[in-house]
Parts: sequence; structure tokens; C-alpha cells
Amino acid sequence: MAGFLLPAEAASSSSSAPNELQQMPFEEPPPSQFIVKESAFGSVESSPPLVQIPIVDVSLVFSSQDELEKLKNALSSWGCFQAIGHGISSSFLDKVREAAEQFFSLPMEEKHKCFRAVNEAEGYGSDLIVSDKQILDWSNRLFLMVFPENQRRLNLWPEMPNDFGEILIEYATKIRSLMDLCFKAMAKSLQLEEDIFLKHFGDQAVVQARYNFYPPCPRSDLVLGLKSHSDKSGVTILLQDQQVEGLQLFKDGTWFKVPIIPQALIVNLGDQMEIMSNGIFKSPLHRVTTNTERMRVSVAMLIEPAAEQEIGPVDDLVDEKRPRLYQNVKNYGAFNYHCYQKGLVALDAVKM
Ligand SMILES: O=C(O)CCC(=O)C(=O)O
Ligand SMILES: [Fe+2]
Repeated sequence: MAGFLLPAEAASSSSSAPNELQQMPFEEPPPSQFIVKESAFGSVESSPPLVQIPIVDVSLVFSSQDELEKLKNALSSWGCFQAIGHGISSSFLDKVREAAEQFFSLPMEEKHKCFRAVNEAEGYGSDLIVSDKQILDWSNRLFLMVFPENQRRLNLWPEMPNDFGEILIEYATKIRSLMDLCFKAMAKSLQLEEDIFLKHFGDQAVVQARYNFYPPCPRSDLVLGLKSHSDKSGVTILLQDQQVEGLQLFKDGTWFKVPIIPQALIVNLGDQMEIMSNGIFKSPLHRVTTNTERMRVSVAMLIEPAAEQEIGPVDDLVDEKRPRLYQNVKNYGAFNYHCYQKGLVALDAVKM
């Protein structure tokens, strides 16, 4: 293999073309900005225990109390589960993966059309730099707003493969239904009115797609595809690569590898639902390691309330036995990103 794409801003100190990805020889050691130093969460460990995180058949959560309990227990311990019975066919999931792979393998001139602007998150590129101490992720991503529909920036959407947009809209529509089902099930599992979380998201809820591309990395012992983070979202639904593992979850002081179940979707609770549930549901720390030989692709769909909408713990989950754990917040997405890139935990900063 002659080379791989290196996330841009990393190697380039030129601020005039921060998005220009560079071609680096495979043998080169990773530039120092990528090297993960020892952190509170330990060093890069590519072979931790492989654990089966809970599996929930979401087609049963309204008919089986056991399945609903499983969902509740999963979200209050791991903060995530593998969803089966979600009703999206395996052939359609393959189509979503294929469209992502086809986009990432296009020539750079073609991907260039989707490049994000220097200070914006939306579009194609590598890490948005917000701190000079930032350790860079060994990945490129395509980040697109899908809902509300009038906020789509179609000039950043890939033209190739030519059905990319159509597949994304169909996928996002199906995922939005799955998210709604999860929010209702979460409420029911806590004996709350079923629409309570949905109402907090409002009719202007934002759904974003994040296509992640992790090139092979010769030093997967030193570098991360995506640093340790918890998601800014209410909930994230993740379609993993069908063959290449990489996702790890942090629980009880240990990193665990998340196995691949090709037809499952990972429901990963985000910070904003941890806040709304007053800490009952957990937004887990997770990260992605790199692979020395194989690239990896994943597609994450995130939902959060509109930036200007204030959210906080729902009243019914605050009482004398369970005092309010979090402040009310607005525009939490941007705040979370800034904390993340500085190595801080955003949720800690909004605790009472
Ligand atoms: O690539 C993955 O498996 C995880 C991606 C992720 O955590 C994210 O996009 O927030
Ligand atoms: Fe994530």
C-alpha cells in the first residue's frame, strides 16, 4: 500500500488550506499532534476485553415488560445497547454503508466539493481545531444536517454516488422513527408520560449525520481514530463497520471492545438525555482505536434539541430522594465539542 489519507489540519500548519488532506507515506511515524498521551482514561489499548453489551429487541419494548426492563438497565449501566428488531432491513443498512464507502473512496477533487469551511463543523474534513493543545483524531468525517429540512446545506452534500442524498434522507427518516420509539420506551421504563422526552426535543429537533472514516494507522498503539468522548446528542444511533472493530466503551474504570453485530444498530445515549433523565441514564465515554491494516467506516446519526432550546432534568425525576444533578443548558452541542477538544468532560461542567 502506497499511502493513506491523513487528516488535514494536523499535518498542515498552513491556515490557508486547513482542510486540504495530505497524502503521507505509510511508513511515516504519526505527526506528534496525533500522539495520545497518558490521560485520566488510560493509554491506547487496542485489545481490551471484548464484551457483549446488552442486546434489546426494540420491537418488543411496548409488549414485553422484560424487554423494557432490559432497555432501562442497559441505559442506566452501559448507556447503550445493540438494538435488534428495529425494522430496517440488512440490505438497506448495507446500502448506507456502501454509499459512505463510495464517498470516502472518491478522488480528492470530488470530495473537495463538500469540504467544510475553516471554522464550521458541517461538511467534510478532519478535526475542527479549537485549541492548540488539541490531540488530533486519526479520522475524517462528513457531517451533515438532515432535519429540520429547511436547514440542510445541500451544497455540502455529496453528488457522488448519485443516490447519496436519497439514501441519507431515507435512512434519517427511518432512524428518526427509531429515535422516537426509544424516547417513548425510555419514558415508559421510568413510569413517565410517554411523550415527555420527545416534547423536550420539540418539533425543531436537529438530526445530524456523521460519517466517520478511519484510515489504517501504522501506530495504532499511539493514536486514536476518535478520542475518548461522550456524545453531545440526546441519543446517537450508530451503524458500525461490518467487519472492522474499533469502538470501545469505558465502564467501571475499564475499556471494553464492542463487538460487531452486522444487522444491529447501537443506541448510544448522549449527554443531553443524561441531563434530562437527571442522571438515571448514562452517557458513556467511548472512543475508537485504529487498525494497522484496514480502514474502517461508521455512520452515526445524532438527535438533539434546537440550539436555542433550553433543556434540563424533567420535573418528575427530581425530588427529595433524587435532587437535581444538572443545571439547565442551552446550545450544549457546541459547548460539549469545545470541552472535548480540550480534554474536559462537558457533563461535569454543568453539574449542580
Ligand atoms: O465509529 C464509531 O464506532 C463511533 C463513532 C462515534 O463515537 C461518533 O461519531 O460519535
Ligand atoms: Fe461518539
